[in-house]
Amino acid sequence: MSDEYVVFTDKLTFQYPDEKRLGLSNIDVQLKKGDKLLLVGPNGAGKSTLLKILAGKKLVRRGRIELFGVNPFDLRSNFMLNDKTIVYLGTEWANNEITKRDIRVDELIRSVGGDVYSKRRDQLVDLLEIDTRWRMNRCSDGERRRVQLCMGLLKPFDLLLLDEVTIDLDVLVRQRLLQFLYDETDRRGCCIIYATHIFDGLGRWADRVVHLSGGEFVEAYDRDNVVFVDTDADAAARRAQPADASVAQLFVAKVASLYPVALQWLSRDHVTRAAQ
Ligand SMILES: Nc1ncnc2c1ncn2[C@@H]1O[C@H](COP(=O)(O)OP(=O)(O)OP(=O)(O)O)[C@@H](O)[C@H]1O
Repeated sequence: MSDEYVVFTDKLTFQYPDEKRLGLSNIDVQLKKGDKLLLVGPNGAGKSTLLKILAGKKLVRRGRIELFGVNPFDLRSNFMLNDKTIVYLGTEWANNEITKRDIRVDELIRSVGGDVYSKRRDQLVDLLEIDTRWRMNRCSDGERRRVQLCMGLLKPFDLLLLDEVTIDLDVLVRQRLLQFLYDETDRRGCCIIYATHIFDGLGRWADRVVHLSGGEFVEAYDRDNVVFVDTDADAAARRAQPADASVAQLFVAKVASLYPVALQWLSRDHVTRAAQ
């Protein structure tokens, strides 16, 4: 066992029952304290499958898996994980019917320990711009998601498995959430694995970005090896140059995106709303 790693998998392989094809094949993940891993891949690549396995929702029999140095599926030793907070926020969690009931937001947050983590609750309510007087059955999708995120992130996590649950958030709230998560890993040494299809604001967020396809890791780059250049042509030219570094680099063109504009407009809206 190696407690040097928060997450360690070696040739992790998974097959859904009655499926011929492997859901995941030979997956190697090594995450140390404070690391953030970004999973990139098409629909059906296996991102959710991997996150659910790490969350203990699916049993793996092939390959090695350790969380905080312990095999989570070994009943003799998994009590050692009791003092670790592993949080999985995915689709099933987001579809929880309780958050659609006619209940006030402050009551709901209190029911999951809001008063115990009052400082963190206030920080999350603030950054997610939640009005605690809202009633859940009258919330918009994005407002409901903000309350859910507040509830899900209330207890300080050691490992967060985030399966695209930011889709309903506006760009400003999403950017603040990403910053909050970045600061958390920086300050507390906790880890995050994030699977998403939205890459705005993530250019320098993750320590490592992995391309997952057909249940396999196709390629992976550390943040320092992702190089942003001005245009697609520049990126192609850099790729064509003989590699002088011992490690492979990934050249990415800066994209024409309205993201900075939307961020600016929504920041202005935020100031206007706060003044009302
Ligand atoms: N319960 C299941 N039984 C059988 N096959 C499944 C099951 N759940 C998922 N799969 C299959 O496993 C593969 C990976 O699915 P997974 O949900 O992990 O993909 P994903 O990368 O998260 O995709 P998306 O971007 O669409 O969320 C898919 O081919 C999917 O059909």
